[in-house]
Amino acid sequence: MASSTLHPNGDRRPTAIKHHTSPSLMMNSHFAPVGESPSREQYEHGIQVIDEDKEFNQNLSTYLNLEKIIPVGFNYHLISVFGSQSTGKSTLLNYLFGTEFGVMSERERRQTTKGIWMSKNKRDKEAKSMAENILVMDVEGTDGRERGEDQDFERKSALFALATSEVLIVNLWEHQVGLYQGANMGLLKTVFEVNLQLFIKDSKSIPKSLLFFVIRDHLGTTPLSNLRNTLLQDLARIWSTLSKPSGLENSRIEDYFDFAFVALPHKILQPEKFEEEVEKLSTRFRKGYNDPKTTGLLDDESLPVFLPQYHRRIPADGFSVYAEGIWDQIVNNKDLDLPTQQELLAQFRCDEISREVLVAFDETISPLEEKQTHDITIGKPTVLPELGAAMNAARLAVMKDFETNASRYHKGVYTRKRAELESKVDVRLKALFQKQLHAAHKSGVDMFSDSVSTAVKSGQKKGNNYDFAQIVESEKAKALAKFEADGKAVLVEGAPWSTYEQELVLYRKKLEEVSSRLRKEEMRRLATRVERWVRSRLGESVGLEFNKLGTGRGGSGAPEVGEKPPSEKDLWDRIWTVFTETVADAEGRFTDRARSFDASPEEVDVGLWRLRRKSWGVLSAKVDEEVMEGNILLKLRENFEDKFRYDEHGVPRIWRPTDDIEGMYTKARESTIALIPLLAQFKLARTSAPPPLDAWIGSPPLSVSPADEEDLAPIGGVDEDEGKSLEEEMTVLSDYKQQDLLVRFKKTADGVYVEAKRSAIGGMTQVPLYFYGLLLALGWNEIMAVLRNPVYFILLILVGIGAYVTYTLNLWGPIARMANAASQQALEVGKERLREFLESSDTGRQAMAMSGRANSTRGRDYDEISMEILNGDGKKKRGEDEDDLDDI
Ligand SMILES: Nc1nc2c(ncn2[C@@H]2O[C@H](COP(=O)(O)OP(=O)(O)OP(=O)(O)O)[C@@H](O)[C@H]2O)c(=O)[nH]1
Repeated sequence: MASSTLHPNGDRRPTAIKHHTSPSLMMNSHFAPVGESPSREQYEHGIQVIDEDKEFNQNLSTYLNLEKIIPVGFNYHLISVFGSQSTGKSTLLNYLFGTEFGVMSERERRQTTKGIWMSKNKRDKEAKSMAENILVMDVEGTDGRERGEDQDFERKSALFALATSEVLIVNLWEHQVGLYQGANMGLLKTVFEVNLQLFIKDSKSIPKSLLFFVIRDHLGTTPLSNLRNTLLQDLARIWSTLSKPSGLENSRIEDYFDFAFVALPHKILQPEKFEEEVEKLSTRFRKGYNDPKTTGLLDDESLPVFLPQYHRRIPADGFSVYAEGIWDQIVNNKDLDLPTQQELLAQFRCDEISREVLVAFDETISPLEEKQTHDITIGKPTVLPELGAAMNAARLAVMKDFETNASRYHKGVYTRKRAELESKVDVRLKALFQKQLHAAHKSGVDMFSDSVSTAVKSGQKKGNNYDFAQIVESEKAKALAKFEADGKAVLVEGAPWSTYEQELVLYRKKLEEVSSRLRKEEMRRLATRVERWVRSRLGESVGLEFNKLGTGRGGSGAPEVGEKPPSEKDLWDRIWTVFTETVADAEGRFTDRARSFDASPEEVDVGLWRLRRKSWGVLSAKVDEEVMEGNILLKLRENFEDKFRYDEHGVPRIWRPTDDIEGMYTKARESTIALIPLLAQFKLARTSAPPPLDAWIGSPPLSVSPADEEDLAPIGGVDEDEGKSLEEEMTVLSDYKQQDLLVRFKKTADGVYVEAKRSAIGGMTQVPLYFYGLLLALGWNEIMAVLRNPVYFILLILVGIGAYVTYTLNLWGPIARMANAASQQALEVGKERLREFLESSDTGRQAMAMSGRANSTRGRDYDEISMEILNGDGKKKRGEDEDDLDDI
């Protein structure tokens, strides 16, 4: 029985199939052993398949390749000849097939054919007929004196010939017919026995063989029919004596063999007739299968010899392996089990073919795999163009090549090996396929994100004139279309795993995630713009409300006629109203814009909640800025001055000594001082309570995420964790600051009071009239001296004219300007320096305000400068914020 062992490379190969030269595929021709260059001359007489020492020739496949047999598949025939030694076997074959087997010289009468030789039919080469692919085996003759009693080789060679050949020519002399030993009947008995055992596992699969009896030196005295009958009777007798395996007891010899008989004239005595008959016989070997059903006795000279049922179905490219395996089994006296041998051969060859076809597949696929791996390693998976086409072509080619070469082998093995190859190929293709989809996924998502960002940026450059939702939708559609195109392009025909539906679902989901992230970013940008707008609006309106503090009565900021002067007591009410109205306006704008992004109601709620909290922060900061030490002191001073230095009609007071300066001072001062506690706490006058900040902000929406909260400042009374009450949140000035402010204000007010007092006294100290009379009386002599002296008089007149001209032509101005130019220039330089300093820092403005108010004369310049700067800044900022307003 044939067995199999696991080859080191993982392949199962028949134990019988040892080191041999690979027959390889029909397209390859690398059979020649290393260092040996096969040539036709070398095989002029054919190849000795098995030598006299029973060694199998490893170059058989090389020979078959040289003779171009390897690629013919099943399109070849094998015929063997055996019979007694020196019965003209080689001579017959050489005549029939143009072979050049060694022929014994007439005189020596010794064995020439040793072992088993094989040669390809050399006739009809040009005709390219089917006969061209006939392989002929010349088997060492039996009964030879060289081997003596040792009949082992002839039995083994007969068995080998039977296992491989379609037709067995039994060569015998006419006079041997009827003799048991001479007609090789003993040998034939063995052949029949072995034939039964060859296919014992599956008796139905036993292929028929043709036993072609060639009777040599037929003299014609005994008709061929008689000789045939004698032989047939002998064969039937042998068959009946065979011990048949169970189940085959009633089998007939005709079930397994067809017979043909031909007689040839004596070659020496009737050479021409001999050649004529041989030529006639040779045509039978070159005929096609006109009637494949032909069976039984093939004596009709017109009938072909090679019938399909005789073919052993061993593909030509596997023949040498098969033959070697068979011989190995025979020579080692193992049970020869041809079906198993054929299965093993099929496994071996299928594996070999599989490896061969994978070489071309590797050449196409490996570079693609390497490229993918490299791209993934450097973190840039790319969609490989033409990958789909390459994969389809490679898969198709590998399977087709395999099918072409392996489908001739055992069907079951072929099907199994084909599936194995397919799964091997598909594992690699699937990996490529999935990595390609992964690359398409990643690059698609990146591209989507980039193109949305680019479109948004270009929209921003064009004045925020863009529709975010529309950009996202159009880019998403593009990204999906691209993914589908990439997926379709990489589909592998016939591969059940080749579908991208699942990946498309994941891709779509990822795009949704990215869209949501981009929308969130866009919402943040929107929120930032809205917050800036709120800051700008609150900066103006809250600043205005605080400025009104300085216009409590009259002054430049006095209310218009008919307008009710603003009450200082409801300052916070007005601020709260302005604040809530501004934020409500901003909320409306935010909501409208966010809806256009396709933002969910939850996302809008979160955005609004954040906006309210941030807006409160803006208001707090603005209030803090307004009540900053210098600012609030200035406001209080202005409030006080308006009350003290202007009357109820807004007309500046000219202080006279008779005025009740002290009374008015005390009244104005007390009235202003009363503002300090009012300013200290953000409290609504109508409710005498802080504004309902917690209710106004509202509780955080359920959908708020930690990321939404991380940049939010805590608010007292709203955030419980803050540990600060609403009262504390609403405290604008601490007690300490109030005290400090009070002291500073009083000092400022005192300064104003002293100035007023001095002004009142200054109005009283005029030059008395008698002083002028006294001057005239005491200077009389000097006046007269000037009038009487002509030189003095003329000088006086000239001075008078000069003074008059100067006065009438207003020449004093230019002179004075020239005088002042230098000092003005110095002042401008000083202003410029101060401007630079103030512009460079926020605290500069505070410093300006504080130092400006402390210095009454030069403070005017600083005030002007600071106002200029603030106005300049304000204009710039207002410009930006107006842009934001448009964006929103
Ligand atoms: N009488 C006769 N002699 C023949 C015939 N054919 C060949 N011979 C001669 O028989 C001798 C042996 O011929 P081979 O062809 O070498 O015989 P063989 O059977 O191949 O011999 P081995 O290979 O040694 O077994 C040669 O001298 C041939 O000339 C034939 O038809 N009749």
